[in-house]
Amino acid sequence: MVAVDMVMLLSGGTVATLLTRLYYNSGGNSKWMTTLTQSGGAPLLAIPLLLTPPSPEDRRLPSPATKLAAVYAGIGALIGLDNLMYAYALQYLPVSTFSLVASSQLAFNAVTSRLLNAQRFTPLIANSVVVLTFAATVLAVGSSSDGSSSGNYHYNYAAGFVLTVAASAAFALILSLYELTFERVVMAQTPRWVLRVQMNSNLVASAVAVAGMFASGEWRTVPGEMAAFTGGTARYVATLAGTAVAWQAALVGQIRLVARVSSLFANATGVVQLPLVPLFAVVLFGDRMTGIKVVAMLMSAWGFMSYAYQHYLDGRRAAGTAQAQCSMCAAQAVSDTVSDAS
Ligand SMILES: Nc1nc2[nH]cnc2c(=O)[nH]1
Repeated sequence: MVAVDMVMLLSGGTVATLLTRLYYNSGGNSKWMTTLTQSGGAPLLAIPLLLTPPSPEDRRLPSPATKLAAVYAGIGALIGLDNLMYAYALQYLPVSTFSLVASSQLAFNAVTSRLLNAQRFTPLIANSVVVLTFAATVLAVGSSSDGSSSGNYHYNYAAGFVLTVAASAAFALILSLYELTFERVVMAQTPRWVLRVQMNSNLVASAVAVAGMFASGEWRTVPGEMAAFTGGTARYVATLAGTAVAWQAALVGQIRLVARVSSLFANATGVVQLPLVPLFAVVLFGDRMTGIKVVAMLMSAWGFMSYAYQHYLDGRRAAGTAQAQCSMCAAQAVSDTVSDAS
């Protein structure tokens, strides 16, 4: 199941980022629209929620409704802010530089999961954080001159850098807060609770995006943008709808990984996506393939396998402990039966 979540996160996130780039490349320019696509697919989560049979843990309300509502509102507002910064960052920086700076979210997550989630650091996990960060760095340094995403766009490096760092810190905090929510507020990690928490927090984030679109007056530019979009209105709608669906698929995978494993693991999987995006851009947008990109991908696979191996070791240790406890219980039960009978 963890493998399924990882595939959803990597494929959904890659498709969403490529579609966002297609939106900007085809004449799209609305930052609030890009912000909205990151959370706007949330109502679709009602479908898997209705189709997933409830377990006993799903029927109880683990905390007062007001506390749950406050958690959704807090995390949702933070997601809305992160999505806006992410939207600006994706437009202000070339993909390669963006990848470099965005990989810092794993380092931020190392801090937030230590402070908020009591994450244990082993040599394999430390190796994974360092290698994954380097993989994105290599990619960024190596492909900064390949013109991957330039077009005729004027980058805004200073603002792009600050916004990417801020978004990376915010995203690390969001994942750690999700983990804390499952442990302390919801006190369950069932598929339905994961969907509920994701849907409600993303609905709040969508409200932030819609409010921003109206407050900024950007909504007035949408009809013109739609008419001028390369390929016309139908392609405009399909691009944005596809982006919204892909983001939610990625987030289902990512938040399930937070619930099942940890926020740091979910973030490490997400960071593997950074070198994947340029690879697909080679096929889809005709970007150049370079040796550096291959090295970055191999490093990213290595960093990730290091983390996955630690996860495997932890799983084996947990199974061993459970088995030892079972044998002790069984021995105790036999001895109780014998002493009762005598
Ligand atoms: N900052 C940030 N925001 C996101 N929203 C969805 N994925 C991400 C991510 O990896 N980083």
